[in-house]
Amino acid sequence: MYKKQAPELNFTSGRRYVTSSTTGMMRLNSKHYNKALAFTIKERQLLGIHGLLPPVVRTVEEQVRIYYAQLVSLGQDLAKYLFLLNLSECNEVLFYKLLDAYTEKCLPYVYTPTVGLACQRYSYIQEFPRGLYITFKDKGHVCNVLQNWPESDIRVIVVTDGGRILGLGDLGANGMGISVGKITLYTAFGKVRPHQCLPICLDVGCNTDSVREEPYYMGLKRKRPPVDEYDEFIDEFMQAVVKRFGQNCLIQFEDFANNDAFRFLEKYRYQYCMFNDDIQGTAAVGMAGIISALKCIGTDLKSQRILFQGAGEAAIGLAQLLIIAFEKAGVKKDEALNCIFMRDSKGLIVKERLADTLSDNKLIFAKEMPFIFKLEDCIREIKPTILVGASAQAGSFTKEVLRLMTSFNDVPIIFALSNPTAKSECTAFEAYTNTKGKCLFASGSPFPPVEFEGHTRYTSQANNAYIFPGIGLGATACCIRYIPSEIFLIAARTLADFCTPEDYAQGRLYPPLTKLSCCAFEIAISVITYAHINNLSTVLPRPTNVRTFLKHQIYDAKYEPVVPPWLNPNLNQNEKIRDNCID
Ligand SMILES: NC(=O)C1=CN([C@@H]2O[C@H](COP(=O)(O)OP(=O)(O)OC[C@H]3O[C@@H](n4cnc5c(N)ncnc54)[C@H](OP(=O)(O)O)[C@@H]3O)[C@@H](O)[C@H]2O)C=CC1
Ligand SMILES: CC(=O)C(=O)O
Ligand SMILES: [Mg+2]
Repeated sequence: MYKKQAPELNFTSGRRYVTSSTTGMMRLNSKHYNKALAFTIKERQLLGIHGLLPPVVRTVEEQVRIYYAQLVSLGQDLAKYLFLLNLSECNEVLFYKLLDAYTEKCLPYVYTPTVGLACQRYSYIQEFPRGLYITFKDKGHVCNVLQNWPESDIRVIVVTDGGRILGLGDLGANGMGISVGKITLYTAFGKVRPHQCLPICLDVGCNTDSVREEPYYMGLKRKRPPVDEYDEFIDEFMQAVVKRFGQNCLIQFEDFANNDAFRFLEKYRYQYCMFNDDIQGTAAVGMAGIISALKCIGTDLKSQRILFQGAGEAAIGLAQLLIIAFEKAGVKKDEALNCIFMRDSKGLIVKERLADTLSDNKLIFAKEMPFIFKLEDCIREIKPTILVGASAQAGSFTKEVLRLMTSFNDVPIIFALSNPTAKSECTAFEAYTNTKGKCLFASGSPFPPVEFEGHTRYTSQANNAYIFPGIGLGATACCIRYIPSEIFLIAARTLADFCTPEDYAQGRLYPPLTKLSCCAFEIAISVITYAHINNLSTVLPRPTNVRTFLKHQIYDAKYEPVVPPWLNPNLNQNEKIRDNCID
């Protein structure tokens, strides 16, 4: 007999298991419980689904291999994205097992660069409830919308308002794709349990006319509200999250437009358990790359001059973290500031430009020197040792730029952080060929290895995906009160420590993507340890062994056996009798 109520969720030591009151059809149709061909014959009989599946019983490993073969047989990137999205909707365990087994192959389809394309088409993609849309029309009732989310034990929220999706600009409600992508990584690598993660899109309108006026656009067909009204809405959202999910629920701000991103970070950073991934997560991954590069060359931070192409969230975030790192290395703030140069869309940031009304974030980096517009001229004048691109201006690291960097550096350090691939300041091939293979290069989106003069150079992906899953896991595990900037420096060092001499020899500045989960785990350990030392953890009593404590909290993607009701110790006697009759 087919019972109509939703499957029961039970927790033993934090683990979700299947109760007998979940009928066979419901299990087949539920992404949490579906095992598809991995249901044993006994389980199929017990659940009343025997005959609904072909007789073969597969192991999860076989399923993973088969799904991977299907994935690679698909032609287009977007088809691969949809295939994986569909799998995540049908069979969660298999989806995460596949990601685990083929991380490097799958990541470009669930994340950058394909997630950018998916966001651009999201109005055609969104079918299942895969996250929560809270619109500006819900102002005054945000808490009610949050109540509609069927899970109550939410530990991590990734929220975007679609204001600046990767380097693709304002995509409005289509930005949901980025929250979904980041949340996927939280479970895949941070091992935060899937039902504890919630992607949110705050749809307050869209200022890109072509997106908003598109006939099938799924969001509100209005422009973004004035700042004061928007701020009231975000205040209400933050308070509603705490009311619904508690003050330890981590809120990751993702891909907000520049001014909003900085304003909300300043406003909430010590008030809520939150961080901004584009400012702080990117800072940490950039910092880790710089630490690695300096180790490779055998030099130190004090002797570097860093030039940023772009002075937005990513660039300013990294520049601010660099100041902290310089200070820790014994360099005074004023001297540290002299080592960091920024160039935005109007040229080099110099004091002369004060009439431009430079934002406070830019102002502190403004130099007492003549204004220079062209990037090439900035490089000639400044002679940077490190060049960081975070401008979403594809091709701005021209042949000339790269050759100039090589003309006065034995080993130029070049980071092209912009996403997706089509926005990268240069490709890996361009970086290596135009620096005679001398540069240390990392990019925000993946590039294939480059053959240069008989050597294979593996490009590292300098992406905040190395950082945020670990920060989130650590912060939620110890119920941190707030997340100070120093944590991002610690995360950067932890990540850099993962690199081996073999990685460096291959030109990698980060560990291979296959180590993303290990990196997240170790970053989480550093976060928890820091939180304990600095009295920011609210988990009491303090765990005596942080590793064991954390291991018990993480998600293990595996099929749970179906327990017959009469053997299920977690059901009371009446439930056992009732379930026994019904099943
Ligand atoms: N690898 C990673 O992990 C991450 C990568 N990114 C990527 O970095 C890029 C920028 O993101 P974000 O910093 O958040 O965006 P912002 O909009 O905050 O900043 C963009 C910056 O680029 C500057 N800019 C635009 N055109 C030029 C130009 N021609 N020359 C020099 N500077 C220019 C802008 O100048 P102005 O201030 O004058 O407008 C602005 O300072 C995106 O592509 C994003 O995907 C972001 C986060 C993480
Ligand atoms: C990676 C990322 O967060 C971005 O490009 O915005
Ligand atoms: Mg981002």
